[in-house]
Amino acid sequence: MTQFERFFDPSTVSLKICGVTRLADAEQLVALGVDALGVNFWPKSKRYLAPEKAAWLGFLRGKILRVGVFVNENSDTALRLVQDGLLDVVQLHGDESPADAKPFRDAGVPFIKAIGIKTRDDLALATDYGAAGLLLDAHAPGVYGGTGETFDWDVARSFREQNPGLPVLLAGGIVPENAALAAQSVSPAALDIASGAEISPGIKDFQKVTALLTAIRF
Ligand SMILES: O=C(O)c1ccccc1N[C@@H]1O[C@H](COP(=O)(O)O)[C@@H](O)[C@H]1O
Repeated sequence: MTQFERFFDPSTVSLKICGVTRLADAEQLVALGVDALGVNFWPKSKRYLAPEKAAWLGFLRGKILRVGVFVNENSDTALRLVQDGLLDVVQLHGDESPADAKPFRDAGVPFIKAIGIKTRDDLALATDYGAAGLLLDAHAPGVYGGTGETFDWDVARSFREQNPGLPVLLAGGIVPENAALAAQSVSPAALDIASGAEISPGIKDFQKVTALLTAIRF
């Protein structure tokens, strides 16, 4: 199984640590055995990294799945970072429609679509994207993600059960203390964590990362 297939495999829970801003932190995540890292290219994020400062992602090729987070961004930047060998997967974490994802489908670039959940109705278009995985997060108007807020995990569990062919990633307010419950309640392909694994925005906390790994590998 490739690194990519393992990450999206629904039979085990993988870990993605999001909002990484420094190579040294990324290397530590690799050493700990984290499956994927996210780098946030949304300029308003507290964890923003400018694309021109992301060349270090090239050193991590093959060592960890590298995911770029974008919010309502023109597809050109994301596609260029993939073509330059700096990203493996694109994460669309804004109000993108299935049509907005067409450039990624056409280019054969794997992408995750994030959906902020208020009610089950927010999932009406979820299967129209052609995404490699669906990331379910708390609804966060204006800030889109990284809030540390949870949502009703029953919605995620029932969506996963009804869509066995579509890997579900769970995000929103996951911390070491609730990670095992999140993994057991939803059985997602992966947990995705930003604020629950950091000392301050963009600076990762490796004690928390270790505790998260222990919690999901029960
Ligand atoms: O982390 C951010 O700042 C962010 C900003 C805009 C969109 C997505 C963002 N991060 C994603 O948010 C979720 C959950 O974060 P948290 O664990 O609740 O803090 C996660 O999917 C990140 O990839």
